[in-house]
Amino acid sequence: MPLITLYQCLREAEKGGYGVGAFNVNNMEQIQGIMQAARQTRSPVILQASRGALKYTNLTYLKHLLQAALEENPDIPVVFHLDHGDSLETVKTAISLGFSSVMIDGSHLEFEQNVALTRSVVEYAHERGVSVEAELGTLGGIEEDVAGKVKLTDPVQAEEFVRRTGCDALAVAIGTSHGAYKFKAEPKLALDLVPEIYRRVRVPLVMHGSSSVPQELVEEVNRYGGRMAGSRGVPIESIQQAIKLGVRKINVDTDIRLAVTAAVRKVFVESPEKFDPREYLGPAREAIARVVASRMEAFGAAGHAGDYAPVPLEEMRAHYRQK
Ligand SMILES: O=C(CO)COP(=O)(O)O
Ligand SMILES: O=C[C@H](O)COP(=O)(O)O
Ligand SMILES: [Zn+2]
Ligand SMILES: [Zn+2]
Repeated sequence: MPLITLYQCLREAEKGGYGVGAFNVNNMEQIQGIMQAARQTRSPVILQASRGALKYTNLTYLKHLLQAALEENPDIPVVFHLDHGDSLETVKTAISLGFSSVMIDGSHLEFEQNVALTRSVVEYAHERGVSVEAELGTLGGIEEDVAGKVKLTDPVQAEEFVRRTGCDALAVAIGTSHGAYKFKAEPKLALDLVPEIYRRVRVPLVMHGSSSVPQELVEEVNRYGGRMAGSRGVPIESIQQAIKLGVRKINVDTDIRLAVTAAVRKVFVESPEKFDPREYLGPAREAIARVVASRMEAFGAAGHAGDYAPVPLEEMRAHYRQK
């Protein structure tokens, strides 16, 4: 199987009532670890690359590593997705590498500029059968919103945004943020916004900044010489609740970073004589597979890989042309 689009993936997830994890990739071990988890749990999966990832991998390596993931996993439906695209140029680059989905993040622009940028990307991508995720609102904690620093997604504005742009999925700001330090105290999300937004936009919703920052991984990092005091993530139960309310794509990067760092630090401290990279990157890859598999189970995607009859990009292109 098959490369599938985000459109197909999230519609299928909607039918099944589950969420699909979107995991960030930058190198071979990350891609292998995530695909291992997808195989073990029989889950559909979204592999996403940020602009930083495109730069780090110099494009050609990324393109071929992603192709290898498809070739090696014929039974797993996979989406290749651009994470936080900033311009039509970046979108074009990702599509030229074979991505089936792109995010255009105009969330930091004025509403009208966000609509215009997103609309231009939708026109370009849909003409090629490629799906588009857009974003409205800015990530950050509820407290910061009260202080006026972030802007939670406004349901009425979201309705207009989706209608005018024609995007396939919408990333919403409900109190999550990127990284390992999401909340100063107890985690607080504006989950009540989710059903209201979903009812109005009628496209699958996306939750960025959804790492759970497992305390056992943080403790392991710290035990082996790291310094990550005060890190806090989104509780798994909150994500599960969000999935029930209409969130279908859940972005996870930080948890993978933590798994890698804990595993590598452990080998360095426990076996200082080791200097073969395979002896620490191998355990890192295993640690990625573990954390990703547990997310796939928790989001309810496990066991659903076989549900998909892949719709090729040409067919998606025809679908968009009829609209
Ligand atoms: O949203 C993300 C990527 O777009 C990742 O979020 P985390 O930092 O919570 O893993
Ligand atoms: O949203 C951010 C992702 O975690 C990717 O991070 P990055 O831009 O450092 O690659
Ligand atoms: Zn953003
Ligand atoms: Zn993000």
